[in-house]
Amino acid sequence: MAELLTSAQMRAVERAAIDSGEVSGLELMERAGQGVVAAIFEEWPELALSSYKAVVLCGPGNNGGDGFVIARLLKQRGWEVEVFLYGDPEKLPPDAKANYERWREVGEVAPLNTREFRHSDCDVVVDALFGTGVSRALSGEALSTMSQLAGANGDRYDKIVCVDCPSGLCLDSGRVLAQPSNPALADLPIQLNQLPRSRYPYGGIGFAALTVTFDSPKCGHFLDDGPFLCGKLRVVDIGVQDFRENSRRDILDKSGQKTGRAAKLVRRPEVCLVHMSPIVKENRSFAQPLMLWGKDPQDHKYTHGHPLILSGLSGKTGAARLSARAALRVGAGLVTLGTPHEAVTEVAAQITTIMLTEIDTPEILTRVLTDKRLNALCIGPGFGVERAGEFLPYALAAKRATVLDADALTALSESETGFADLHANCVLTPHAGEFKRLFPDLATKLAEPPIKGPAYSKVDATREAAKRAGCTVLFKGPDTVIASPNGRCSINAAVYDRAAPWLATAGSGDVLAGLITGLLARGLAPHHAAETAAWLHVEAARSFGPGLIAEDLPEELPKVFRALGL
Ligand SMILES: NC(=O)C1=CN([C@@H]2O[C@H](COP(=O)(O)OP(=O)(O)OC[C@H]3O[C@@H](n4cnc5c(N)ncnc54)[C@H](OP(=O)(O)O)[C@@H]3O)[C@@H](O)[C@H]2O)[C@@H](O)CC1
Ligand SMILES: Nc1ncnc2c1ncn2[C@@H]1O[C@H](COP(=O)(O)OP(=O)(O)O)[C@@H](O)[C@H]1O
Ligand SMILES: [K+]
Repeated sequence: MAELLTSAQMRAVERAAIDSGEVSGLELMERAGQGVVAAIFEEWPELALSSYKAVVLCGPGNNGGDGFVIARLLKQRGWEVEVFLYGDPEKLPPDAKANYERWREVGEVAPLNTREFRHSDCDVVVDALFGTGVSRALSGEALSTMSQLAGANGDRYDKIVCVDCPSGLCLDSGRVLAQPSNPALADLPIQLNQLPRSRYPYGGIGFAALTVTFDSPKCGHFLDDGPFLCGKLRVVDIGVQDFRENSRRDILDKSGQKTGRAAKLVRRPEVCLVHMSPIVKENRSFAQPLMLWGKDPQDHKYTHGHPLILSGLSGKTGAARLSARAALRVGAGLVTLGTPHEAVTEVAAQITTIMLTEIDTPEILTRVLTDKRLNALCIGPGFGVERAGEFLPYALAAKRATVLDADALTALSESETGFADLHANCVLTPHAGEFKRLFPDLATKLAEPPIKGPAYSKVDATREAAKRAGCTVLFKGPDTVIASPNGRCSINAAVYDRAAPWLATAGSGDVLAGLITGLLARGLAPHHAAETAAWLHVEAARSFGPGLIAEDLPEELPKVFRALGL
C-alpha cells in the first residue's frame, strides 16, 4: 500500500532532507524540474522528436521555482519558452529566486497577465503557480488565468501539465480553495471547481492532462475533485525517501527528545492508499497467500467462518441475497440468510448453496446467535428502517463482528441510544447520504466552501466519525475512505487507471457489505476486512467492465483471485 502524505508531512520530509546537509533545497528543486520534464516526454514521446513551444506559469513560491527549472530545461532542448510570473520577483523564496535568475540569463519573464497569456499559442502549458503552499483561494490574475485555462481546456490547451497539482487545489482534501462571494468570479469563464463532470462520465480528464508530483502522492490527488482535475498522476522520485523513513524512525526511537513541528507532523497517523492487493503483497512468497487466503486441505467449512446475513421482508430480499452471495464468494465457509417467515418462499426459491433460517423477531435473532459458529453478522440491506430499529439493539448485544449498512445506518441515526451500543468489531458503511444522517455536523463541515487550506477533507471527516462511533467507518464513493478509532486510515481510490464508474449501480453497496461480512467471518480484523473488501469490489468491477450489474460482482471474484495467483 502506498503511503499518502499531507502537504505538511511533505514539507517536513523536505526539511529533514535539507537539515541533514546531504541535499540542498536547490538540488531538490532541480530534481523536481527534471522529473517534470522527463514525465512530459514519457507521456508524449513525440514531443522529444522536435522543438515545440511551452508557456510556463510561475507563482510566488517554490512551485514557481520548479517552473523556472522546467523552462530552462525545455529551452536547453531547443524549445521556445514563454514565462509568466505571478508575483514580485524580489519576494521569491531563495531557491526559486536563484532559478528565476538562472532563467533570466536565457529568457524573459513577463508579469502574469491573462490577456497576454490568452494570445500566446503553445503546445504545452506548465502550471507552476501554486503547489502544496496554497493557503487561500486564488485571486487576481492567478484566478483569471486558471479560469481561462479551465474554460478553454480541451479546445486550445490539450496538454496542461501541473507541477504538484492544479493550482488552487488543496492537496490535503482534493478540494479547490474558493471564495464563494468573490464578485470577480462573475466575469470569468469558469472556475476549476465548476467544471462539469458530466462531460467526463468515465473518470476522464477534467482539467490537466498530466500532474507530476514529488516523492509520494498526496491525499488530495485521490480525494474529491483531485483525480478529476489532475487528469493523470505521475510521482517522480527526488531522492528523499530515506529521510521520510528515517525521520519517522528517529521520532519513534527518540520520542520525547526530538521535538518540534516536523517531528509532530511526520508522526501523525498516516493515510495509506489501498492500491495493490492487500491480500497478496508485492514480494509475496507462495506460502503467504495460502496462509492469508487459500484454504488448507485440512480445513473444514467452519474454519472459514459462518456469517449470518439478515434479510428484509418479501419484495425486499434481493439486497440481502446479494450480500450473502458476496460473503460466500469471498470465501466464508457457509452463509445463512436470516429470513422473516413471510419471505421464506421468496428467498428459498432463489438460493441454492446459501442456507436459510427463519428469523421473525429480535428475540429469535438472539436465540439463533447462541450458536457461536455464527461469527459475523450483516444487518441493513433491504431490511426496512423500522425493523432495523427493532433488531439493532439485539444484533449489537450479540457482540459479533457486525456490518451495519443501508437501513441499519438510518435506524442507527434515529436511535435514542446513538452510538452507545456499537463496539469495536462493527463496521459502518455509509454512502454520503447516510453519512450525513449519522454525522450531520461532520457532513456540514465537509460541505462548507473550502476557503482556507488545508481544507477539511473526507479523511478528516471519516477519522472523526470512526472515533465518535468507536468502530471502523467506510465512507463510500469513488474515493472510499476507511478509518478506525485508532486513527488508522486508508483510501480505496477507484480513480485514474483504476476508475470503475460502473460500480454506481443499484445493489453494488449490498455486495460490498457482504464482502466485508464474509471477510470478518474469515477472521480479518474490521479495518483490514473493510480495506480488502473495498479493494476486491473495485477489482471485480474493473474485471467485468461496463454493463456490470450488482449480481455480476460476486461472480467475477474467482477471476480476480485467479489473477492474483491464488
Ligand atoms: N516539498 C518538497 O520536497 C519539494 C517541493 N518543491 C516544490 O515546492 C512547492 C511548495 O512550495 P511553497 O511551499 O513555496 O508553496 P507554493 O505552492 O509555491 O506557494 C506558496 C506561496 O504562495 C503564496 N500563496 C498561497 N496561496 C496564495 C493565494 N491564494 N494567492 C496568492 N498567494 C498565495 C504563499 O504566500 P502566503 O500564504 O505566505 O501569503 C507563498 O508565497 C511544491 O508544491 C513543489 O512544487 C520542489 O521544488 C522540491 C521538493
Ligand atoms: N463513480 C464510482 N466509482 C467507483 N465506485 C463507485 C462510484 N459510485 C459509487 N461507487 C461505489 O458503489 C457502491 C454503491 O453503494 P451504495 O451507494 O450503497 O449503493 P446501493 O445502495 O445501490 O447498493 C459503493 O461501494 C461506492 O463506493
Ligand atoms: K501547480
